[in-house]
Amino acid sequence: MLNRLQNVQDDQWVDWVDSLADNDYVVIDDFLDDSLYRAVRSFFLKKLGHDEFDPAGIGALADHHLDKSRRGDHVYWLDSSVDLELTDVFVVIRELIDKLNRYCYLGIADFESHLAYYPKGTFYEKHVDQFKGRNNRLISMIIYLNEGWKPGDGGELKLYLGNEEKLIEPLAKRIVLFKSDVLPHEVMTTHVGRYSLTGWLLKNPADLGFLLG
Ligand SMILES: O=C(O)CCC(=O)C(=O)O
Ligand SMILES: [Fe+2]
Repeated sequence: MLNRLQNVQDDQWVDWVDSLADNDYVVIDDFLDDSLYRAVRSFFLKKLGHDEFDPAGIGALADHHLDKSRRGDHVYWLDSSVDLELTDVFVVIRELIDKLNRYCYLGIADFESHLAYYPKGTFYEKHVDQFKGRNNRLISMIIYLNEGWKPGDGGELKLYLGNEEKLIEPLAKRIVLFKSDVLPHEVMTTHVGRYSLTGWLLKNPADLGFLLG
């Protein structure tokens, strides 16, 4: 198989997993190699061009509603049996899951994912990724697709780590993983269109995540 994770040594995985366990998050640069990155980005732009994104919602089940004052992104839910152009990306996500299960004993069973587009001027206010009454999400993962991002473009991910706040730049090919249940975070206002693939690694098989936001 043709992805760069194949060349990652066990020591490196142990470092990443330790960092996730100890700090509640880890940032890995160049997680996607160039060809995978190009594939995801062009798929993204095609779906956006065909108007296949919907405004994202807030909350689970009956609580699900749209609220542009809280989050302004548009999403396209991915389905590995439909979005075959992204098969190599799903393979990489499954490899990541295998490693986390092996080195972190996390017991991840499945994942759900979507593409997210934040138009210029939008944000996602501070929140945690587990909804009340639904705790299937173990780890949140975001892969950024923002070519040429530079300071001043905005759209950083802000993590609230106890008394400290950490700003993460949404750089192309970078992945951020964090514990879904403990880490409040927000997306700062973006001053350019902002592109990402967001996923949640799940304790139990995926169910209706696409309905739940
Ligand atoms: O795109 C990001 O950096 C974070 C997105 C997020 O928090 C979410 O979709 O729940
Ligand atoms: Fe989130």
